[in-house]
Amino acid sequence: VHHAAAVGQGKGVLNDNKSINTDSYPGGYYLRDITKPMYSQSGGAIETYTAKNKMVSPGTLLTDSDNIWNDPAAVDAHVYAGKVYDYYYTKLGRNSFDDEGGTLKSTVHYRENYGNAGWTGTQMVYGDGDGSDKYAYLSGALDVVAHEITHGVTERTADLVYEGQSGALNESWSDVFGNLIENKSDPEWLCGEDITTPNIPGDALRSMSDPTKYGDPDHMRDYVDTTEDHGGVHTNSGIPNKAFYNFVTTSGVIRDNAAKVWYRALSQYLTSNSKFIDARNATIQAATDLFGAGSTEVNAVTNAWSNVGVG
Ligand SMILES: CCC(=O)Oc1c(C)cccc1C(=O)O
Ligand SMILES: [Zn+2]
Repeated sequence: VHHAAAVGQGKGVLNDNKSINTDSYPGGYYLRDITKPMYSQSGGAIETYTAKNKMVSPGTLLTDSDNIWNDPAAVDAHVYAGKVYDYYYTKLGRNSFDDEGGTLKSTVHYRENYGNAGWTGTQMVYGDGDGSDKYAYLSGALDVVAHEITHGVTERTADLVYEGQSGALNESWSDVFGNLIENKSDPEWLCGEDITTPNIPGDALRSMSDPTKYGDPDHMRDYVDTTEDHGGVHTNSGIPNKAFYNFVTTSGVIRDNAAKVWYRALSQYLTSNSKFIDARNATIQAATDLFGAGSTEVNAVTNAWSNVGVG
């Protein structure tokens, strides 16, 4: 079938205008981005679907007749997935979640009153929020989209078991790349701030600079032993999140180098049952590989983990 890249227009969840890479066919346009290296190498693309509030995935590939798109949740899921692809490809040399140019599929309007987002094992899904005004459409935040796609990267690399300490590492690595890819200069290093009560500033799902602001621990002594939430994976992630914050804010450490250390640790050293001490060792080894023993980065990452009581 003849495909041709086209550029559409649409508004995102925060009512912001944005250009959208689409795929034209006789009679209209698919919400499919075929402009990335993944397409020429493997036929991979970025595709965005709707579940029409059912519990189906991927659901229906979105189409439009005039390339002016009026589903903000879909617009943001699509455009933000493209930004995440570009980051992994240009900054870290990774070709999509599987490093094989695999198609990035997003499904929006997933289920009813669903205040969650997730990685299903093959694709991203985004709810519309919890029915109250606590959340906007979950795909409306770049850090959320990057968080979900990073779950896919993690699954194809360290495959950290989503339980206990390895699960908290899984969550933290997603928050870390959500922050790195969103790359805002917000002082509090918030997660999901753009979709948490969008009309009230300053609230979010989590904080990486001060996890305790949202009731999450920032030191090993406060690790939460619980059966809730797979052993507190969204809570205990505060400890490795704070370690990353410590590392990146150490003078002499730049974000792109911190990203290389965290990515190398994930893809070369962490394994499915790694614990926090293993993450400390993995990031020290990765920093040593990349910048040498005794480097600013090695000293900074060592201190970063000691500061949160790991190692
Ligand atoms: C920052 C993104 C995030 O935390 O997404 C989730 C939400 C909003 C609810 C439940 C689970 C997740 C997740 O991806 O872990
Ligand atoms: Zn997550």
